[in-house]
Amino acid sequence: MYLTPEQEAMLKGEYGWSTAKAMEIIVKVGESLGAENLVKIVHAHISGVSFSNIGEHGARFIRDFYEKGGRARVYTTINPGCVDYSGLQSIIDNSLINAQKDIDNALAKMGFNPVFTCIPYWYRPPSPGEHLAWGESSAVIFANTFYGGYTNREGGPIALAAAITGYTYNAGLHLSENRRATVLVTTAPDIDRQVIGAVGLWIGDNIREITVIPFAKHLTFPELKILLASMAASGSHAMSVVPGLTPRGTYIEEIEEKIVIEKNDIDKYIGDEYPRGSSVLGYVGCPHTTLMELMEVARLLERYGSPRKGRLLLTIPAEYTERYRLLINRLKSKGVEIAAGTCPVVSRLRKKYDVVVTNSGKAAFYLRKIHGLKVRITGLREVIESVYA
Ligand SMILES: C[C@@](O)(CCOP(=O)(O)O)CC(=O)O
Repeated sequence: MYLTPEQEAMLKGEYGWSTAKAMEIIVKVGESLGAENLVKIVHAHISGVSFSNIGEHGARFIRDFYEKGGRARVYTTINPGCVDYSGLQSIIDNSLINAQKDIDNALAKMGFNPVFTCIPYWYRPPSPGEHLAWGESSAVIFANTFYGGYTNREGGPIALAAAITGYTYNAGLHLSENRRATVLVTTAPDIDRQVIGAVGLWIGDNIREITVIPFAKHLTFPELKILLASMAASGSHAMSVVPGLTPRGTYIEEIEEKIVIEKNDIDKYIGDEYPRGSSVLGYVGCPHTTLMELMEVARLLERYGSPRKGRLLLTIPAEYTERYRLLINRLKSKGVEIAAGTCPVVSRLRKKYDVVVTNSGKAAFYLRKIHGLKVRITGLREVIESVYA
């Protein structure tokens, strides 16, 4: 692999142990993928930071990089951890708080931005053609598809190494010729946008290639977020093309196959109806809610009093609790549980509910798989109704 004199110096240890180790990781992975050189990145997003996922070995790996001098060379954001720092909720189990704090302190001291969110594009929207090194599959697919950023779907250690060196290997979706969409996917007219998360799970499960999804042009920003995150959760998708949305010049469209998704294809992803009288955990915020979604939830809640059949959980970026305090208080006054900087995919729940009702295909995928919960996918309004009406 060709390395510039600066990259060679990093590898030789002239910038310290952490930079050398980080460079070694990137070069080794790059070589195994046939990369001919490295590419400069403008934004790293570090996943693999939740103690409940990475455990003590993972935490040690991160602390080592910090203690031996690793510092951010580019703008870097951090994915959610497994605890809620807001103190505004009783759903997420905070018993791992000290272990998570150790990780978060090391990350913050390395100069990474402690947003603790899976929507890093909310903090720095990528420009078309910019190279990034992002972990967190939902963010990766959103960056490539909506913003035309260039990022592979990185694991936590590579994103960390890229943050410390400012480079990643030049392969995969960093190369224009690999950004080739070949499968055109359409949806039958009777499929409701409320279950767009289930559509995403079907695509992830059944298609390997990069897709063109014209129907996604009619979705709202939150719905697109949910669709793409679901595709990336049940499959290995890192990019899709939405004609009219995906920036031109960031992809090649060469359709080789056409697929129509029928209504009955997605039934099993939506989940079963649940009996009346079930205790319900309504969940919104996978990927994390943006300000507009919070406002929409507050608006939908106006006609209701307190929760009647369970609880409603919202998960938001860490700093929202301070920044949007009045709005958060309004939601709290309706009995909404709000967790900041975390989510049920990377944490543990305190209590078991009969069913989780959510608009998120990704949350449904992981809550079924990791927590063995019964989950039903539906629209935002219906999630709220399932708890409050
Ligand atoms: C499921 C997922 O969102 C969990 C994130 O956890 P972690 O940041 O990898 O610990 C990872 C992903 O989808 O890339």
